[in-house]
Amino acid sequence: MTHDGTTAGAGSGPGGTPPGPSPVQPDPTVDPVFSAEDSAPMADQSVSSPPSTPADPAFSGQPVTPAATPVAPVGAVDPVFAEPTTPAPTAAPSIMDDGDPGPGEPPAPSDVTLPPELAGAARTLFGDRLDLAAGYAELLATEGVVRGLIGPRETPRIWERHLLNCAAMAERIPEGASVIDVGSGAGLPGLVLAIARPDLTVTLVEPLARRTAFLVEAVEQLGLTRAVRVFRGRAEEAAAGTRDTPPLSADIVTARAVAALDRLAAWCLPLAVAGGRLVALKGASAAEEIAEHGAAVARLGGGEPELHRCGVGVIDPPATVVEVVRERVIGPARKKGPKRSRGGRRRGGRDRDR
Ligand SMILES: C[S@@+](CC[C@H](N)C(=O)[O-])C[C@H]1O[C@@H](n2cnc3c(N)ncnc32)[C@H](O)[C@@H]1O
Repeated sequence: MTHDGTTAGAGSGPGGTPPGPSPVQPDPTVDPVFSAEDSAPMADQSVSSPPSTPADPAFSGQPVTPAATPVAPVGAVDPVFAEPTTPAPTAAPSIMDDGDPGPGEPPAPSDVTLPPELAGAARTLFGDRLDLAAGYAELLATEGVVRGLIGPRETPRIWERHLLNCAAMAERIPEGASVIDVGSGAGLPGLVLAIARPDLTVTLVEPLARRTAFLVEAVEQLGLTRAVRVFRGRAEEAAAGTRDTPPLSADIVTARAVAALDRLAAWCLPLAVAGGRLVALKGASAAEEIAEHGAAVARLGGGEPELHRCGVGVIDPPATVVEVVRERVIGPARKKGPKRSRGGRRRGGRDRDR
């Protein structure tokens, strides 16, 4: 397996509208999926509780071979990476500290049926995991809406704008790769990739408590606890490691609708193993982003950003992905100070004149 870290970031930057195969053009001023909460301060970014297991080979910073070291169950084993399962937001004020709008309504019947015209694409992309994808779509359309993670108007197009274009990214990810999905939100694209590709081990990195609570429950309900875990915190914290967890890294780092390419590279490249790749799902502005941020990406140790179309002949339009290889490992920037001689004296200073 090659070690490449791909970050898939779709959308036009922070809070941008995720791109998708829908012929319906998104409103450029609104992010219909993640609205009010995205502008909330990230008061809950820290890792929530200490680990119950001291060492976790799946998170040692080394590439993971899924068959040999299945990822531990989320929530049950390592609370550092997953919040305790909470049945409903109303019962757990501790997960509502990120601007939760208030008690949710009970899940209503959803309008998330796979449209017949997309059935072929869905079968191609999800194969025999199509039922699992349908289960996730249902969760998004019910609990996701109730908890304010998904706009209600988004439910009829969950398949075309979200599940299918995220699943299309899978073709850029090598067999058996470890994946870190930065800024997963409600699980896009990380959870979709884990559904479409049972060979992957996926870590969902998300700082907001209400979202990680949803992610943990979704992972449990979908039976993905061996392949997926949730890290509550920012990408920078995941890369640096916390008091309780070693630095995380993976072959591929994905992202969608998280940030513009320069900031995305700063957050995501440190999470990729050397030679790994950031795979970011991007929108129509992908080429301009590459032109604008290519130099910044290089300064961060990234190679030349490459643009790829995914799902050609399967979804229309295909998904646009920007990839950056982590070519060089760049350390933290050092502060410039006055030059000193080996003896610790300032060059050209008073001592020299004596
Ligand atoms: C617009 S949402 C996109 C969510 C999801 N990727 C999608 O496409 O639907 C951006 C997400 O990135 C998360 N985020 C912002 N800054 C982050 C950082 N430094 N590290 C990790 N996640 C971050 C936010 O909490 C939010 O959930």
